[in-house]
Amino acid sequence: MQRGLYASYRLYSSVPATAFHPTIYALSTSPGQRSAIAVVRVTGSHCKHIYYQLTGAQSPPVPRRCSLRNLYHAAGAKKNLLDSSLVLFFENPKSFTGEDMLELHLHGGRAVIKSVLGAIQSLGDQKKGLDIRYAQPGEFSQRAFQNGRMDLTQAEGVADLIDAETETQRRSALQSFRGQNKALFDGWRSQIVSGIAQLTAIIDFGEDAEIEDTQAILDSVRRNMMNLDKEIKLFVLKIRRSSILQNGVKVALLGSPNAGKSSLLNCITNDDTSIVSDTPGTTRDAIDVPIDVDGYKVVLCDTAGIRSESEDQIEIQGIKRAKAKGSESDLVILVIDPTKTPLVTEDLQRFVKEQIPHNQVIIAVNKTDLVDTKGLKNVRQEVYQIFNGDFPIKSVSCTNFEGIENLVKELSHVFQGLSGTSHDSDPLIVSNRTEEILTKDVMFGLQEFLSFPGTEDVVMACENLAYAAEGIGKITGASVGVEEVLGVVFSRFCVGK
Ligand SMILES: Nc1nc2c(ncn2[C@@H]2O[C@H](COP(=O)(O)OP(=O)(O)OP(=O)(O)O)[C@@H](O)[C@H]2O)c(=O)[nH]1
Repeated sequence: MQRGLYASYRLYSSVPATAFHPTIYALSTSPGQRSAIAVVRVTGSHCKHIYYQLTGAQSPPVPRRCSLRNLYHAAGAKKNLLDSSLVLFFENPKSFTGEDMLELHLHGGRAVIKSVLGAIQSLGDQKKGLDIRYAQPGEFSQRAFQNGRMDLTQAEGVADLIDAETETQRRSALQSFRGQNKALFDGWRSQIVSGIAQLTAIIDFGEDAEIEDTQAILDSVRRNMMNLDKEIKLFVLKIRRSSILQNGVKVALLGSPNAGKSSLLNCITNDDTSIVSDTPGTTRDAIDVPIDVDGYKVVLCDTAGIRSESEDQIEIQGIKRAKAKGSESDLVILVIDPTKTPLVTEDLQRFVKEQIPHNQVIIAVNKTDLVDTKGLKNVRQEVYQIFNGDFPIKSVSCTNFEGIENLVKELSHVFQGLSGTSHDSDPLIVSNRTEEILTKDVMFGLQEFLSFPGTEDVVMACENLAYAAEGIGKITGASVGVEEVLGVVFSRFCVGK
């Protein structure tokens, strides 16, 4: 029964494009760590040979069925038991790589992993045509691409999914991985190709066609390409806004010495990352702490307290750097101590008003546990007047955590605005490679086409559209220059993926 099933699989299986490439293997789970389970993956034409040799089985593995098998290293006549492991076989082309694949779910001890990897390595023998070697980074995904199991945007999505640190990054990577970007790019390509086809008709039948017909076709192609150009420009704009999510939103904590900047950083990160002390000037330099705030990657920077009267050279340097951090960050949280007069020094007021663009500041009135309701109201009013109501004001206490949740909500709201995302709409993260081809090839080709005025040079118009279409082909890997991009795309991967 099982053999019959196996036979039917064989009947319909095709030969993968990479059939003559070496069979590769790798530890796909984290190396160098003890774990309950470690997965070794093997892909290529010699998977079954490896299966027979390791398990001593006489019959072929049933595709897609897990079975518990003893694994042996056959040294001479003696069989050495290495592990008892779950074995899973995928037959080409229905596997991640499109080749035969074998997965060994081993016990995760280092010695077990080492012995099984060693046993697989020993099965390689080039003289007998058994080309078996350890995989290079990204080689499994590269095989998947070469066998048409995924396009380059999906492959890049796999790498992004593995690298994703926050919820928003995960959502965006999943979008690429599931082929949504590919579908969009393919749609754009068909529109351009359809434009080329119509222009080609003008070239082929030009002399027989009426001038008005020719103009009507040109106008229609032009209109379509103008709409497409707009759509791609919007897409690129969204990519640029979303890239803030990939690198992390830069947030700087600024304020007078002792206002509670380090305490606020600790409250937001929920640990004791920064040194808190009641000696003013404790933070001498800017400290970057990467954190996850409500699903957004944030690089929060604690800076030296800003005051004008310091003569300490180290502190002066720290203040300079704090100001530089404030100017280059995406958002500043200005921390104010309500028990101090003045609430905001003139130096700090000038700096915030002149050096930081308006919409990028949140004011946090800290230490609310030290003032009563009326006092806090007066402080908030004064701060409002100082900054002409330009910035949102939040009241917090780092001692009893009051208002922190509210502040985090406000931060999340600002991050949504900065990245052009919301919890309902996914961010758009694509590789630098894709963004570059979109702007340098696709948008360039469309612009050149659109700047061409009339019927004079239809051949040139076709060339420009072909340039744009080729660009999209380069992005998905469906077109020329694939070899040249393979290295760029797959070098980002880890071994075993
Ligand atoms: N009562 C009260 N004290 C606080 C609060 N936040 C911070 N403090 C105290 O204020 C003092 C200064 O806090 P830090 O967080 O070190 O202030 P900073 O702004 O980082 O100080 P510098 O590094 O010197 O610029 C410490 O003694 C904190 O315990 C608060 O909300 N309430």
